[in-house]
Amino acid sequence: MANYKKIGTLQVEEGLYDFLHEEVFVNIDLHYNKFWDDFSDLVSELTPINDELLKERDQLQSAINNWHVANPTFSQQQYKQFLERIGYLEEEPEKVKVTTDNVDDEVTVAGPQLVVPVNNARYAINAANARWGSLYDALYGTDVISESDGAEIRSNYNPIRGEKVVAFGRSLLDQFLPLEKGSHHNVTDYHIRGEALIFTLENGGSASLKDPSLFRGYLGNKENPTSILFRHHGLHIELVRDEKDPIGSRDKANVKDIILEAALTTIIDCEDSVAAVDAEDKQEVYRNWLGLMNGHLKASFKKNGSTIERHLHEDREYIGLRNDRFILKGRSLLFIRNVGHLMTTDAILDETGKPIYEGILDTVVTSLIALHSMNGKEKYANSELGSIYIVKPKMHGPKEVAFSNTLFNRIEDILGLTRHTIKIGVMDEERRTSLNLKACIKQVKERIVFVNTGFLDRTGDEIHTSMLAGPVQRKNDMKHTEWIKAYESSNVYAALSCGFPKIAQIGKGMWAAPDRMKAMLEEKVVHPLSGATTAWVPSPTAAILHALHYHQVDVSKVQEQLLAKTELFSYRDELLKIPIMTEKLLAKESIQQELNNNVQGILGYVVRWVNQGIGCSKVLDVHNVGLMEDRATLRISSQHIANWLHHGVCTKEEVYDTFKNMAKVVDQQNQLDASYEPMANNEANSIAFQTACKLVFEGHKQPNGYTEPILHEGRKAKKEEII
Ligand SMILES: CC(=O)SCCNC(=O)CCNC(=O)[C@H](O)C(C)(C)COP(=O)(O)OP(=O)(O)OC[C@H]1O[C@@H](n2cnc3c(N)ncnc32)[C@H](O)[C@@H]1OP(=O)(O)O
Ligand SMILES: O=CC(=O)O
Ligand SMILES: [Mg+2]
Repeated sequence: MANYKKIGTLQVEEGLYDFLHEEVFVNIDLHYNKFWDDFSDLVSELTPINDELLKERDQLQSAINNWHVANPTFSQQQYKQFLERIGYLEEEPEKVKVTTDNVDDEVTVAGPQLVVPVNNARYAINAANARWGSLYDALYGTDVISESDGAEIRSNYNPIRGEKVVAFGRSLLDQFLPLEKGSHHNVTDYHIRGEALIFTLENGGSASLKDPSLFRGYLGNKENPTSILFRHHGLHIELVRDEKDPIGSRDKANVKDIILEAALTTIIDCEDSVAAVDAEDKQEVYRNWLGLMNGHLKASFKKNGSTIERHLHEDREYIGLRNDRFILKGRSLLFIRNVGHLMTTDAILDETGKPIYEGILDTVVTSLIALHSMNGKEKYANSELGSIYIVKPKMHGPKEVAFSNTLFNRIEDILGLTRHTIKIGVMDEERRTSLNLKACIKQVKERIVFVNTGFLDRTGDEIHTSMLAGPVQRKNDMKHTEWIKAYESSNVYAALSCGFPKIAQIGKGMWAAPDRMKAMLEEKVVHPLSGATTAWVPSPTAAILHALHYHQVDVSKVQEQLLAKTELFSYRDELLKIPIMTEKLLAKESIQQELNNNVQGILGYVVRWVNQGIGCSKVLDVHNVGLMEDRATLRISSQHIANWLHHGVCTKEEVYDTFKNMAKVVDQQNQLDASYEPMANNEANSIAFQTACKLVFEGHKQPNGYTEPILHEGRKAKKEEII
């Protein structure tokens, strides 16, 4: 049982209260008595509005369910008219122009966006530091470089693989930083003459850059620079030279690495990659965010036999072309993703003794903590321009976005911040938001800094919303359906038509296969090609490799072309095409294969969530490919089976048997984890197993198909069992 401190009309869990008073209300210009009074008022005022918004979600969903039952013969036109009638489809505003100011450069330059669970300090610091990363390491350690012809990854350095890496790197330099004659493959030395960089070539000749303005600075001396800095498409590339280094000494120009500016922005996640179910967990979440904001976060861990102390990287200093010194930020610009409007938390109880909305708590506390990066007393400032960046997920339609805007306004008043200091990233990941996107943007046009296609949640919502329309397509076929193509395009078009270029990011979704980097390099270029200025990656290595796409594609040019041909037309009709299975009957084996795949993912993810409190995992699929699983991918898998069950594509017994069979597989996959508790043969007592089943068997009843309520219940029960 949690213990609470009464303060005003609120009751605050003691640990959280002490954390706020001892660690947060220090070094900031805010009196806590007034803060608590204001916070109590905020909760009283906004709770009923939040309640109403959730009620409206449920009402719309039941109206849609009833309509499908009453209209078994589907007419697209009637469906659309019905959605307009119930207010699900709102009138599209004519003209919306975003006017957000004090937006940091990292937001306006096109580049990768990394996401990391906030409660993993080791990863979170790594993510903040992933602004810069080694291209050679990213190539050497991944499948981008093939292991053929003696180039396999070994326990010690493989020089054949190393040569392939260097050759790959030099070919990239030829693409991004071409010489007026010759190739980077033949460069043996570098000198600086005046403001120009001169490349010595193998044949004894010399060359300069085709576009000399790309050369920006150096380190060392002009005759023998140890670092050479370029900027291309707004992103930096640094050649690092060292004749004594094992790699540098082998290289004909003593280049030991190519460092790329990679994760310009990082989303520190309190939401779908995190399992935080009570005040104790929320404290950990907020403490790490505090450490990132005041710059003091540290992590100590053992790796390859040695102890590593990880902390935030310093800024980087270079010599400019006129011998001036300049600094580049050493860390990514951090956004914080709060939870959505759905869940409540008993970390704080309101005047009636009820848990308050977690989304409200997150916005209040994460903004409060961000003051530590703005007080001028710490070594690092997250935003050079004094902005706070919050990502708000899972909002359904303009009214919910307007509610977030009200919440942000109220918090700015409580914290004494200028209006619109708190920026918002709007996840376009619920169907009602995609369909009314311009109206959503309008609600936050003075503070919006991104829209992002969270296609994973969006797929879950697609399935849940049309649960009664019929059996949906197989999960992997969903990627090729009409609605999803329309969704990806309409998101870019809506943002462009609202004036996003040079003000706000147009973002694309996660690459959810962290080990398939070759495939990512081949495929994820579609994001900048579509006019998006950023896209999510799961790891620093992926950020480095995805950065290459922003060198390949000049996104600002793509956006200009798209804008020139707009007539920005409406995609609503395509967006409303429900992804119903086209086959009349699927073969038994195909159904079983689909169930195996989904159930394996569900169990593999849920068992760590419930038993270990891990909110994001790499889980093997049926083809043994490690996939990033989080709550959004869980929403898809659980809703998918719930849908097939509802329409009799499979039976409850078949699904339950699949759960039992897959439990054995997942146990096997985790056998090296000493803290793992097997599920097979213990199904009835395994809270994890029961939670996973419940997500499916009670899936159609879950609010918008969300997994949070059942996951939280399971994790809380497990925590009690452990105590
Ligand atoms: C739909 C959505 O909402 S998507 C958003 C939510 N998803 C995410 O946030 C994904 C974040 N990514 C992750 O959590 C992880 O990459 C996983 C779980 C997918 C894979 O994790 P692992 O199996 O541990 O990765 P792997 O063993 O390949 O690599 C581990 C190394 O990479 C680093 N790493 C991996 N992911 C990240 C990350 N997101 N940020 C920073 N560092 C990371 C780790 O710090 C570790 O390096 P270290 O040993 O020097 O500390
Ligand atoms: O949050 C991202 C998503 O795809 O969902
Ligand atoms: Mg999401």
